[in-house]
Amino acid sequence: MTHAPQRFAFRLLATDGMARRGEITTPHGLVRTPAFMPVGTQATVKAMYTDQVRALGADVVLGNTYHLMLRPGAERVARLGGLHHFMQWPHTILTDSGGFQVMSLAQLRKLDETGVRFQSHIDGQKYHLTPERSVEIQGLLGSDIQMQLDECIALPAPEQEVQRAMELSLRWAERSRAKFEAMGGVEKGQGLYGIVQGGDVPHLRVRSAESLAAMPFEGYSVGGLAVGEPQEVMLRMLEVTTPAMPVDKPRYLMGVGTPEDILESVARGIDQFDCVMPTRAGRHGLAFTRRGKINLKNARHADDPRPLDEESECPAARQYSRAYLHHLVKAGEGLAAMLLTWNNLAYYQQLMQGMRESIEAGRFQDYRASVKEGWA
Ligand SMILES: COC(=O)c1ccc(CCNc2nc3cc4nc(N)[nH]c(=O)c4cc3[nH]2)cc1
Repeated sequence: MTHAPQRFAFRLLATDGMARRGEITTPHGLVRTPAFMPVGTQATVKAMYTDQVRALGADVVLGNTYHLMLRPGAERVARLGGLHHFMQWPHTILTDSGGFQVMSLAQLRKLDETGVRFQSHIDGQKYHLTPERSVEIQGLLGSDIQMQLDECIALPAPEQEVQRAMELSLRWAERSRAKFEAMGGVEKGQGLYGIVQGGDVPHLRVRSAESLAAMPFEGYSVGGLAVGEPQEVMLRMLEVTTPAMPVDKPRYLMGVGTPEDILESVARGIDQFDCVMPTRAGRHGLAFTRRGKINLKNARHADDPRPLDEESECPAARQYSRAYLHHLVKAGEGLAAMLLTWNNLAYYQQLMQGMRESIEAGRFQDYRASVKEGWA
């Protein structure tokens, strides 16, 4: 009998108010929570080497079913040894299921009870993504933490629209779970997360969370947010949703967010985050620092010899002058994206490490206040 891999597990190590310090065990290692997951959509965290991403303290990166099914193809990645080997990232990988990306990227998409039909934004090829096919793709990729296929609608939306999409997502949750178990995901130690929907309608959020809690998911995502709603609406939805979610399972807020969003969401009981913000903003000349954001495109940096943050451990923040970074950005040099992405991911991981330590010490509110003071 081959040695049975350890089952997926979540341990709650400490709490401080609604803030939680935990750790997730997956087939590729430990994930320290609260965790920020750098986005690696097309099997790469753009402008970064995987060793660099790891050195910053990231335990998990995010991949996208939608992009990888179109190119290079899930079966091809499986033939080549799976996504961990393909991209040389031997730690935990979480994959999104494709629902959100199809609605924001694909052409000619038609959604019905079976799933979503669409044409590739790359070559126009036709696809039919179902809850079962999405789980199959994530299994072919070798994803450690998989997402159900769901329908995420933009806000604001009429309540009956929100209800329809939420109820469809619940039916797709059942089908995703059945496929995941049929593929032996549980025995492999992988996890499948149900995704809470319900828009900005409190009673629909609670119904979605309670219905999913009755199904045996390894974790639960809060979806349908960071889709154009004001920050206070997002935070209000967390206040009604996390209390209705299982306390002993990870909670993942999808697509969030800015450093402030993350602080405020940890304070409302969220454990996992992903966002393109630090990487995409870095490629557009924006640097996140302890003193707030700096737009290196701005001419005021042209003669500034100071580094971004002389106290940072990250060489990109400590070794290079703002004048040099401004020059690279203006010149369109590739090194600009590399250094600013490196700085931004370092800042995000330092923020997460600070939150983890402060929750362990029962000082989360002090930490939250001190971080926000720095931005002022
Ligand atoms: C520079 O920064 C940026 O360009 C930028 C762009 C988009 C977002 C928001 C991303 N928001 C978001 N991602 C999401 C991904 C999701 N996946 C599934 N399966 N279901 C969801 O319900 C869902 C909701 C999301 N909301 C944040 C930042």
